[in-house]
Amino acid sequence: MTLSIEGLRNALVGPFDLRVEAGRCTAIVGASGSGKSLFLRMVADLDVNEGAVSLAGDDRAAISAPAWRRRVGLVPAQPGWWGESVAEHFDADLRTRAAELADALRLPADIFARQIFQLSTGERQRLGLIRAMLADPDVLLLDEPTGSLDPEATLAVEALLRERLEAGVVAIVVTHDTAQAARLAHTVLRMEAGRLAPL
Ligand SMILES: Nc1ncnc2c1ncn2[C@@H]1O[C@H](COP(=O)(O)OP(=O)(O)OP(=O)(O)O)[C@@H](O)[C@H]1O
Repeated sequence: MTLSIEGLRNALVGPFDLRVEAGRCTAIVGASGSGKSLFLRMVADLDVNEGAVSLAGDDRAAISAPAWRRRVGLVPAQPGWWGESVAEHFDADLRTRAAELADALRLPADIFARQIFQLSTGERQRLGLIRAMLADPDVLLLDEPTGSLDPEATLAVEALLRERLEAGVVAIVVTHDTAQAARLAHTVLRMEAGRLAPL
């Protein structure tokens, strides 16, 4: 399974051309405001865009937006929450798996009994990642997934991502941490003024 991006652009950024094979991670570093988050949102089809994107040969244009987003999971730097409690954001059927992932990511055992407003930024970030992983997407687009985390939790997130890569997931990770990019990624690219270039 390959994620293929050709001529992806909007009025602000691009065009982008990129291929990421199954089990491979591409990291994107670059200055604040250079277009990294916009790029991920365009791949997830959450922002206006032109160009061709396909997954395992399936053209995104032939797939409904909700179906595409089930296969391509975006975890924003600040995940959104629509309810007050943590629990209501997690399907009851998947609670056991969610608890396993929470444990792997060093989250407190009672995290699912809390209210969203009680959570730290790093707890929200990890729960956002768990939400995306529970949907079992073929592609993970992670926007600064460890930006608010301590070193131990950062390594736990990286270990989980490696596990998903071994299972054949495609990953694109935006990070300001060049050491993390070197640890995780098979390819590291730099975003500069809305264009991707080799590091
Ligand atoms: N909907 C929008 N309309 C107009 N400008 C936008 C929009 N979304 C983003 N921008 C601008 O596009 C540029 C790229 O934004 P983006 O969020 O992709 O940056 P980034 O590289 O992810 O930065 P950071 O590292 O700070 O998160 C910024 O100048 C931003 O202000």
